Amino acid sequence: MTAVPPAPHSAALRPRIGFPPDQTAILLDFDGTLVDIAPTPESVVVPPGLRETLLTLRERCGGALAVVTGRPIEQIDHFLPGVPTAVCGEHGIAIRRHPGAPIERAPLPEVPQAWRDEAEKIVRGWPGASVEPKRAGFVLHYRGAPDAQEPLREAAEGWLAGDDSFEIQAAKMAWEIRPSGVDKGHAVEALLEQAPFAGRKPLFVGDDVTDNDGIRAARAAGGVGFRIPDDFPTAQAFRDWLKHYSEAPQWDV
Ligand SMILES: O=P(O)(O)OC[C@H]1O[C@H](O[C@H]2O[C@H](CO)[C@@H](O)[C@H](O)[C@H]2O)[C@H](O)[C@@H](O)[C@@H]1O
Repeated sequence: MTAVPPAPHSAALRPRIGFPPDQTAILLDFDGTLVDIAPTPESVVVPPGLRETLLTLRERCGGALAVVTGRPIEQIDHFLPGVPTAVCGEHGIAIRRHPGAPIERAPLPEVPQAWRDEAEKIVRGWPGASVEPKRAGFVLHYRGAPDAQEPLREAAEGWLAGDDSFEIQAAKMAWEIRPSGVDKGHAVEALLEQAPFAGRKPLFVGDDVTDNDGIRAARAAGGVGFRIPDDFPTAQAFRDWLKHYSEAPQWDV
């Protein structure tokens, strides 16, 4: 995954994207974008007012509001119940296009149980580190045990040696073991194929290397991709912009 350049609007205090919500498909990352990074995955806090901002946006964009996340879909249901129309989970491995719709899952290999067992065993030796299980892989978190970064990476490289059906994805203070060939760019393309997202200009915003694929896909589809901190200094600055975008008159976007 290579770096993407900042959006051309980033010099402005309030980037203008030039098209209002009723022409936009709004596709947003979760951790580090809609919520601030927290010590553990469970401890993130949904900021006051975010839910209202997103519901206003969903109304204004004809329902074309999605969360595109590395987390399982169920976790977005927990933190933002009833808010996004669509959720793409586990970096696009799972897509639910509408609330209550069946979850579309890419046909992917199962991560070997032996890797999961070994991962649990290794993190027990690093207090503060943890394993986050996912349906199609798992995450080795070391935010609470920074010295575990290299030992965990070496363990993951050992599991994957000679097996190209999985890859190690560097994340924020974490290594993710996930099936090869799935990324947020594919998720963005899949969403844009169907209503209510089809025919709109995509706006994708994220903060992590895994978001670069989503940013590229949005730009390739004639839309805008923003990256925190390149285009907004902080997630809070982005959320302030998003609130403005949700309320602004057509001529002020
Ligand atoms: O695609 P995202 O919505 O940005 O999700 C990416 C990963 O986010 C979570 O981990 C990260 O955020 C945690 C909470 O702030 C933090 O404690 C951790 O260090 C970060 O790596 C989540 O746990 C992962 O499953 C997501 O893939």
